[in-house]
Amino acid sequence: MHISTTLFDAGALPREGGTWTKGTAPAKRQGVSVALEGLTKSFGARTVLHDVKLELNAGEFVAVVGRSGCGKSTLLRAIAGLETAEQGSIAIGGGVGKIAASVRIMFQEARLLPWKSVLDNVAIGMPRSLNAAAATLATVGLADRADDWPAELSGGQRQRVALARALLHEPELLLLDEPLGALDALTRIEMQQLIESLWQARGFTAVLVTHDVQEAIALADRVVLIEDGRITLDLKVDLPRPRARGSVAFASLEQRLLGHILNHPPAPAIAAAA
Ligand SMILES: Nc1ncnc2c1ncn2[C@@H]1O[C@H](COP(=O)(O)OP(=O)(O)OP(=O)(O)O)[C@@H](O)[C@H]1O
Repeated sequence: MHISTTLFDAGALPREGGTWTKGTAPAKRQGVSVALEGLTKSFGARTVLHDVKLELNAGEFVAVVGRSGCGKSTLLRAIAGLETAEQGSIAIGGGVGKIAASVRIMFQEARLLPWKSVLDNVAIGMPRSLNAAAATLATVGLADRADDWPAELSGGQRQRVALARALLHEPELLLLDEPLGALDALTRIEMQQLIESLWQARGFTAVLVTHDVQEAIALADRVVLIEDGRITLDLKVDLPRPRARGSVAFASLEQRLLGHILNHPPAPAIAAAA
């Protein structure tokens, strides 16, 4: 299988060289298209992704939902190049086999280095970009916490730092693996609004894995449902932004999606594994 991407794993040095630009004011840039074709991934005898085909348009926000253990994170990790699929192809920002895009991934845990200041955590991998790191920290609302240690921050603030660290690399594709899952309800909604506004301002393509159907509808242009390693629904969210969570249209879409998930019980093998 082929992956055409340059990956920056959150909290780590770039694995394959970089494509960022220096400066304090990132120019708005388009996201990249992503095309998965025939993606199949197994762990031992267990196949967790079956012949997955998925196309994302440049700048699109796609949410991936589904029951625990259905393969959401594996799909995201495969796009990031953190898992190798035995069959299929992943093309990011151009032809298969070509390094063409900057990709960042955010996890449920912020994965900050406790012995580095907040600012130095944002600037990991880009130590000569402290001015840009400070400016990015300001865009996530933490300008006054630059000199603090990660341990002095709340969980939501740590995720803001992780977001700033990802944004400093001006990603064209941002992969979000349940990054708000550990936050309280109010902080979670504030973070959703922050992610949405940054996505609108910067234009990157976003893929969000989430258990939260409401979060998916609040943020995504499309919601993709995975069941037993297969995409079984690809639902366009045709609601104006910002999404009005209390509206009839929002609630009816939420009910429709939940109904779809609940009416499709997991296969016994997956149920046992989850
Ligand atoms: N490294 C691994 N080794 C073996 N099996 C794995 C590995 N990673 C994932 N799996 C299995 O693959 C299946 C899909 O896991 P995955 O983490 O993608 O599910 P998920 O939909 O993200 O679940 P959750 O919502 O609970 O995070 C599960 O059965 C899991 O046990």
